[in-house]
Amino acid sequence: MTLTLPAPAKLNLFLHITGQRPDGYHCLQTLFALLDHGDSLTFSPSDKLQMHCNDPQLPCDESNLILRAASLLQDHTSHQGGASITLEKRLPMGGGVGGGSSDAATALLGLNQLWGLDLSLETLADLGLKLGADVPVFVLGQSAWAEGVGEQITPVSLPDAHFLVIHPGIHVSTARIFGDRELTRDTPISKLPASLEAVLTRDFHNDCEAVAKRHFPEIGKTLDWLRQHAGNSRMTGTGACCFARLTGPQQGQQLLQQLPQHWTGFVARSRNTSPLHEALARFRETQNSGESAHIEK
Ligand SMILES: C[C@](O)(CO)[C@H](O)COP(=O)(O)OP(=O)(O)OC[C@H]1O[C@@H](n2ccc(N)nc2=O)[C@H](O)[C@@H]1O
Ligand SMILES: Nc1ncnc2c1ncn2[C@@H]1O[C@H](COP(=O)(O)OP(=O)(O)OP(=O)(O)O)[C@@H](O)[C@H]1O
Repeated sequence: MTLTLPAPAKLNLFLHITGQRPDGYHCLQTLFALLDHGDSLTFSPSDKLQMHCNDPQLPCDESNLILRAASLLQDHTSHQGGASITLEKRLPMGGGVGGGSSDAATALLGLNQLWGLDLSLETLADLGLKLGADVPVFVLGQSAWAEGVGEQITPVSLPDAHFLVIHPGIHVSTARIFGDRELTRDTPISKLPASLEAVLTRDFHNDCEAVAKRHFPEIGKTLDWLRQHAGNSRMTGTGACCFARLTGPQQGQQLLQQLPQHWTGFVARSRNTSPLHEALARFRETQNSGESAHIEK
């Protein structure tokens, strides 16, 4: 039996740094939009725990967040069985779209299903937080407003929107941006914005943008290009990806054709409910009705 599940990308529609804790972690406010574009993971039973990936740049050893998620689950439950996991990598790494965190969340939910563990989403989110600040939002599976160091999550309902996301071919280390002395850490606490239009105005911004642009001038060029071609632009997470809201998917496809060399991009739609949760719900429905749409025996 095999189970294939998506690992969607996220955008930080804005990212305010409001302080820093004594342990060095940053207090932030951010609005996460989950997208309908991402990686996918295929799970099948195996005696051993092992993974494969279509991207030779990504190590498939115990440093991979997928295998770290699997080990955490085994330790938490004393589950003895293994699994064979195949990752179809589409999201740029170190891109600020949360690819590694989303892969880890999909591994937690997929193995919970494959191994029949029946752990709650809250338990899986707590386990996920040990792997990274962005993992819980992917586990909980809803676009959300997040505070604290990213772990205080309130689901939100965002209007349907399309975005062009551009990766300028740079790998940004999150720790390097958060560790920069010039990072602005005193943005006043905001209330949840009233509308998506309000989020994309000057009142909301990404505090990491100025530092990331200084380290990587190509990010500034990407923001300028998007501003010229789509009218607004912002960086997601600690970069390197930048995005703009589109009038519709056709505008995005036209802009993708004009992208400068060495840049890649994708067009995606925001989703209030994660495609991961939708796929799992469909899988469970087919299981209950005895069909095998997502299970290949
Ligand atoms: C920038 C965001 O992507 C916004 O969603 C996240 O806050 C980062 O989430 P992430 O990639 O899962 O990051 P983690 O793997 O937890 O942390 C990487 C490093 O970023 C720094 N870090 C991260 C989150 C946070 N609130 N404050 C921090 O200072 C820490 O130095 C940490 O060692
Ligand atoms: N399955 C995985 N996919 C991607 N990166 C992984 C994975 N496992 C471990 N990593 C490591 O994590 C690093 C950051 O990956 P990721 O693509 O999640 O960055 P990001 O998009 O900037 O994340 P965020 O937005 O959460 O800061 C990679 O450079 C890689 O070394």
